[in-house]
Amino acid sequence: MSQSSFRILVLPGDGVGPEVMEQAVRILKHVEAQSDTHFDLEYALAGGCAIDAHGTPLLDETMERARASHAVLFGSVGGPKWEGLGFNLRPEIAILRLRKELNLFANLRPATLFTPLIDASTLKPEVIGGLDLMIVRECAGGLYFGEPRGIETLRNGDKRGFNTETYSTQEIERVGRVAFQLASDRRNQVCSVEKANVTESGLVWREVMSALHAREFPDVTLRHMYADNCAMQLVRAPRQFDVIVTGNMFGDILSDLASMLTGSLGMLPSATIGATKAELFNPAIYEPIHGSAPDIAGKGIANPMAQILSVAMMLRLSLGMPKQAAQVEQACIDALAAGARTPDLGGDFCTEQVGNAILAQLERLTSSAV
Ligand SMILES: NC(=O)C1=CN([C@@H]2O[C@H](COP(=O)(O)OP(=O)(O)OC[C@H]3O[C@@H](n4cnc5c(N)ncnc54)[C@H](O)[C@@H]3O)[C@@H](O)[C@H]2O)C=CC1
Ligand SMILES: CC(C)CC(=O)C(=O)O
Ligand SMILES: [Mg+2]
Repeated sequence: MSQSSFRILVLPGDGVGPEVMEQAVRILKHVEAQSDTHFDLEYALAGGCAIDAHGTPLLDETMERARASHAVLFGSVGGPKWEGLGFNLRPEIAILRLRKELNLFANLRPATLFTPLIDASTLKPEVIGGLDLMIVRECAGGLYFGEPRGIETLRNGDKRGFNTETYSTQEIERVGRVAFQLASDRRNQVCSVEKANVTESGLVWREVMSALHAREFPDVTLRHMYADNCAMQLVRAPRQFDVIVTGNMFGDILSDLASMLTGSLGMLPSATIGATKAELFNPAIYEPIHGSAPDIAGKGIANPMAQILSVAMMLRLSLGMPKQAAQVEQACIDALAAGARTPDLGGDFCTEQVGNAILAQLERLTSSAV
């Protein structure tokens, strides 16, 4: 049997990014050692560290390397050191550009409560037990990209900052299809979230989702919800949701909120894809939903689970290794059950110790599987 080889671009980024990435790469190397697969890991700078080294958050050369990869494993970028730079010199441009130029428009953010963390959730066990929802966040358009945008100085000297939320039929349909197709393999329910009561972009979003549903996915249940109500419902009764599909900013905010239902922001991985079929969305980006966490960076206490679970999503969605993906996820659950928790989950493990615990569980699982 010939050995498969996958080219993976690793972009650890800033702050806690490199700390959690180190643990994720250990897990990836274990998977490689246990399978007939070679991972060709290439590293590059992205974000603030790239600004420091090259004067730009993402070199064109790095963009080219991303295009030539099977998948991009991304950490996180940004931090106070780079605040106040010009608009195109913000570290965050690195991830925005990667998503946009790789034509990746759907950011899948699964909020799954692992049973050992039932006490770590902000909600009561009877409300949260068994939570398994998927947020599909449109990530190539909306308020983060819409034109016109800018800052202008008014005649009286005041400043005015402005952004635009635009969504076209095509942009809504392509992310809507991802959501409906995901729901078909889950509990068959999509909740589409916008503010159609106050924004035109929300109104179009609602109309297009309804038409897409009627035309292509009549067997999936669709309901519409305003974003403010959705935030409340996520805290009141989160298990009512299967797949939530929403625009760029609402998806960003609602997924950070949903992460706390699972115990911590450090628990939520994500996959940023451009279609539902693996062969169509390579190269996709796999990244935790959290940022560079400047308040804890350098302390060695960041939770590496979201980054490691992003590796599991990469194995499943881009590399065709669902068995190994499930083993990595199970190893995380088993490590949590054995008490491996960083401070965000109420524990006293450091990042590396959590990595050790997951690796030990993975070794146990993979040796018993042969
Ligand atoms: N994809 C990316 O690269 C993202 C980058 N950012 C950037 O990150 C920087 C910091 O942004 P914040 O608003 O502070 O958001 P953040 O997500 O970095 O942190 C928010 C809070 O969660 C905690 N936290 C985050 N990840 C954690 C982990 N793995 N383990 C334990 N605790 C964790 C932090 O310590 C902090 O208290 C900013 O420059 C922001 O633009 C923010 C979100 C996504
Ligand atoms: C560009 C990022 C900083 C936006 C964000 O918060 C995210 O993608 O989760
Ligand atoms: Mg965010």
